Amino acid sequence: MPRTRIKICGLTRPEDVRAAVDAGADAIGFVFYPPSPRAVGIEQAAELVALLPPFVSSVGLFVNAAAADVEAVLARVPLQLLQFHGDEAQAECARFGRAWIKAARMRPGVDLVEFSASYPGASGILVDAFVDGYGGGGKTFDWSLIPPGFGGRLVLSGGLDADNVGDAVRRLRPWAVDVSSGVESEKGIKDAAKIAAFIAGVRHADG
Ligand SMILES: O=C(O)c1ccccc1NCC(=O)[C@H](O)[C@H](O)COP(=O)(O)O
Repeated sequence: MPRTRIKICGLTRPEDVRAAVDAGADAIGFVFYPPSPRAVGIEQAAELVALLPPFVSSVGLFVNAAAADVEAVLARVPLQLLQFHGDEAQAECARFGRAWIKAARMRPGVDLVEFSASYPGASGILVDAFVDGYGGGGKTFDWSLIPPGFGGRLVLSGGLDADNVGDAVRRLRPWAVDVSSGVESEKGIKDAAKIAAFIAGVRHADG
């Protein structure tokens, strides 16, 4: 059983990047969605990504962004993975020639198998709670909406924290987990102790 990968999302400060890397995060997410309180600018993101050591992935998060805006980020920020968190179709996600994951905003009636089949080029499907503002809401969703034996590379997200992530990993055995609010002291400001506790919870559940 491979260990559960861990993405910490919505980082805005060098000290938070260092804390997440030191705690053992596998991926660091940067939000390029201006309405988010966690949004970063291009130069800011370039400086933060430059802090990442080998084998810690940089993830850029977009919500219904114009292709030119994504290209402008890619021209300056070395992103290893793109995360599309809006209503983007497969072709809009695949056009940049980078690995990408697609977010599914979960609520009753969402057929995850059907959703996943419409994104055949995705490296993974990130399942998140359906919240206003697309994401980063700090809310869990009904995990039973995830079909048993879902074959895609599942990234579990939405309201995770050190208290519930162990149960989530043991119950769903996702490829990865993703967290933002659950490791913050305030939106966009991460808490090193909460990051460490979250990662410890994942490690304990992995056994
Ligand atoms: O983080 C944001 O502010 C955000 C804004 C708009 C779209 C997506 C956003 N975040 C995407 C993520 O991958 C978050 O980590 C995910 O939604 C989980 O957030 P949380 O429930 O706060 O852990």
